[in-house]
Amino acid sequence: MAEPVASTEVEITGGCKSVQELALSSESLSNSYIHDQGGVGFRHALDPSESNIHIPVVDILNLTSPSSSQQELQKLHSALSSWGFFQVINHGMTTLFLDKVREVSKQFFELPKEEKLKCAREPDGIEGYGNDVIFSEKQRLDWTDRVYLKVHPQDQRNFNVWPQKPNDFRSIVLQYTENLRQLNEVILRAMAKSLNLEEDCFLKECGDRDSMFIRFNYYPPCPTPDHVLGLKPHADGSSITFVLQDKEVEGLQVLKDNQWFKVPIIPDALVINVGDQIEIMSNGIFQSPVHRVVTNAEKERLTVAMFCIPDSEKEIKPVEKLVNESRPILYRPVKDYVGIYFQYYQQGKRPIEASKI
Ligand SMILES: O=C(O)CCC(=O)C(=O)O
Ligand SMILES: [Fe+2]
Repeated sequence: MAEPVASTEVEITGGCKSVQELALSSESLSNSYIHDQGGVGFRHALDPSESNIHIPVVDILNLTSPSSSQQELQKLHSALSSWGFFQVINHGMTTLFLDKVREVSKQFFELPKEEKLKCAREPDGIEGYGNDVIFSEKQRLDWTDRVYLKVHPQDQRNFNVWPQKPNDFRSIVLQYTENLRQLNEVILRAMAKSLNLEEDCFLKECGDRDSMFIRFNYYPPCPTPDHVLGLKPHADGSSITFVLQDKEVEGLQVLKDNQWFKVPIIPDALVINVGDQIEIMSNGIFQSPVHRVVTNAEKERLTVAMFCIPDSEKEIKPVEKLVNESRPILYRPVKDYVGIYFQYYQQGKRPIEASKI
């Protein structure tokens, strides 16, 4: 999720090692990465296919076709109220294009350090190449390096911090952003319809100056995967998040009824999850799920997350039609939710708790 300005930071530029370098070094791992609850079983999660519980797959063609949309809307509604997670297929992007998105990310992380540092995050900035922002000594660090960029609105793109290499990085990211912008609109409309709201209800609630941030996550192999996490348990502060998973290496897990489930790889599908701001707007009908990323000792894993963020000037609150006697209002109105998000996250707390009545 979006990263606010921090007082102290692990800066790759400041002599600290990237996770990619730590993975290759023979030094023993700093305690900051080690979780107290680690040990055998730490990474365990149920495989939905084996447990007969499935993370729903929504077909965009069915969702938008008059003959099948009702059934697909119901599937979407049930996915969002039970899991807060689903995968979409038939979203219009080809295998070739999605492979390109994965490829430019992989090529960037394979560049020599000096080249990657050309777009290193500034000490007081949030965009660029870097690893965890440190808020406190107690904080557990995530086993990941990232490139984080604001890709929308157009006039807020800061190309100075965008990778210059590979050469097609910029054009691929811009095309991907455009595609996900359209898909975001389709999904937000469908979500509203599935709740019998005006189709553009959530789009309006997100405001005219909504934004999008992309995050390229690189998780190197980890020498002690039973003690370290790629990403700590968290829920996203977005309206919704899209994740393009690695094609071969699993790692994403979602918490449901106090049980971790693996999010299976469907190569051309996009994973979508509800973020806290839609949980608030839907008055808790749609769930912003807690999820985490586990590491493994053998293989690197690369993913691309896109966070859709409502206008920070706009007050986010439960939609009136979803508040009634049987479902009283559950959340206070909030503004600039992302502003408070990261500090809570790094302390291992859920920011949505601050907004619950
Ligand atoms: O890398 C993944 O699979 C998930 C990424 C994620 O949850 C995030 O970036 O917030
Ligand atoms: Fe996430």
